Amino acid sequence: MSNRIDTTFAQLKAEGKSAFVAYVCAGDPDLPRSLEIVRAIADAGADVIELGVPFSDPLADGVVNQLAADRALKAGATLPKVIEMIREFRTTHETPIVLFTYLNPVYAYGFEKFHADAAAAGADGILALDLPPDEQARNAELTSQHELKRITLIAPTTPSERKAHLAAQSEGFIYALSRSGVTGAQAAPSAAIGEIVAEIKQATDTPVCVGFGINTPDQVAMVASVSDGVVVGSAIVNQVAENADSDDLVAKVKAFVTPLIQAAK
Ligand SMILES: O=P(O)(O)OC[C@@H](O)[C@@H](O)c1c[nH]c2ccccc12
Repeated sequence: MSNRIDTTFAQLKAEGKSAFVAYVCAGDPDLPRSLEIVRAIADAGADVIELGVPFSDPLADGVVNQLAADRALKAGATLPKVIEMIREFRTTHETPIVLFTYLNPVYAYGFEKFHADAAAAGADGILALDLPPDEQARNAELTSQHELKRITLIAPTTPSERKAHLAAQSEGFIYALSRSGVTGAQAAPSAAIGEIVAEIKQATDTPVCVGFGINTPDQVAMVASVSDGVVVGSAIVNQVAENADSDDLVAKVKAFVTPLIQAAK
């Protein structure tokens, strides 16, 4: 069976378009509305959904994503419920899902069971954010056994040799960070992004998406012009935060992402 991530990127490539990858925290502001938000973002035309598993100590996340994880945890989100949310999403949508997670909730759930259940529910890829090197082989075994793509994160501070090694082993797409630091909008994307992408592309044919600090349609268009896809997280999550008490939450998030998605095309 072909993987939804590969199919999506092949199609975009044939059309000469870049992907729009939307990050949201699963269960924010609560599980039912989070599912509706993900469906609305998919309906707006997002190519890939990055679904974050909320965790109490999200060390790579800036304040916007930290607060989202807090809201989700307070509203009762757990990894089993996030997996259930994916299963429900799959009854209506085919948009690829990458499950983004810190390892702690995965260990608590069971490493092997996590891969099996995530795949069975309809996840297409996994990004395990803090996977230590000695667990990588086991993770790779499990992802290939369950036909999940292992998404690779490459930072600008990753040494060139290691970049090439990671790129050569990558699956689905590579997530290139536009800068070091944590998620969120501290600074506009730098002009060096084109060079970062070009360097990675020397080592692989796997599509390269760029994220961190991309917030506006202009920034999306700029990054899309030098990459295969653009990831936006905090800007969308911030809309969830600002409208969490509104009856129009889902519509507001959809209206916010629509021009961002169009800018990637
Ligand atoms: O929030 P930003 O700056 O738009 O960047 C995307 C980011 O939020 C999302 O991809 C993400 C959420 N948590 C992460 C942890 C590490 C790397 C990336 C992420």
